[in-house]
Amino acid sequence: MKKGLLIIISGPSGVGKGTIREYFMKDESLNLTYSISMTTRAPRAGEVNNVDYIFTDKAEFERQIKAGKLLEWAEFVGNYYGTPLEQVEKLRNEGKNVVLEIEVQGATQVREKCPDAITIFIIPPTMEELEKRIRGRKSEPEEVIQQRLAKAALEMKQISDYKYVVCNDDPELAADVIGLIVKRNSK
Ligand SMILES: Nc1ncnc2c1ncn2[C@@H]1O[C@H](COP(=O)(O)OP(=O)(O)OP(=O)(O)O)[C@@H](O)[C@H]1O
Ligand SMILES: Nc1nc2c(ncn2[C@@H]2O[C@H](COP(=O)(O)O)[C@@H](O)[C@H]2O)c(=O)[nH]1
Repeated sequence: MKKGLLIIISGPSGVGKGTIREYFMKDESLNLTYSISMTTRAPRAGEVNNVDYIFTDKAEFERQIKAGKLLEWAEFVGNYYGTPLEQVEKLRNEGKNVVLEIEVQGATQVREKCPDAITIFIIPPTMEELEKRIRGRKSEPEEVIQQRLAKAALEMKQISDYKYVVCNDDPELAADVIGLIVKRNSK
């Protein structure tokens, strides 16, 4: 069986990666599966353990790092985020195309370990619109919003590390473009 693709969706916090994902994951012809990340961040209202994230504590996360169980990991605005390696390998070996939705430090690590990964960077129409989206989500206090915005400006500088850049103005259109990228790379 042909091994599934590894698809990295990255871009600044609040750009709409999760929103776009909800659209393109519905297209069964793309044969996609989402890699659930592990994080030490507290769940937001409505987030479910083992669905949105595997929520854990710092000690357990550090054990996972030490045991080599993460494909990549990063510290982002005071919390750890990482991709469990075993699940990604298992799914790819079953022929599924695996989607990672991760920030830029993690994407760099995956690119080094898996040079054939498909890398897609999502950008906002403007930085003002990005700020509007982060604020509109109402999920973080002002201090964290400021940290995420500062981080976003740095993350945008890494745009040229990615093979594909997709602007999220209309999320359905952005999802269609990602679907096309997956189809082209599945041939
Ligand atoms: N094209 C769009 N136009 C307007 N609002 C959008 C668009 N895409 C997403 N949003 C809104 O922006 C906010 C952030 O979106 P979302 O949570 O999907 O971003 P994200 O990139 O996954 O964030 P994070 O990386 O922090 O998890 C949400 O409130 C979402 O509804
Ligand atoms: N390097 C990784 N980054 C990840 C992972 N899972 C999510 N993320 C990214 O972290 C930021 C913040 O996420 P939030 O849910 O707190 O808003 C965002 O850019 C995510 O895409 C991961 O496994 N590794």
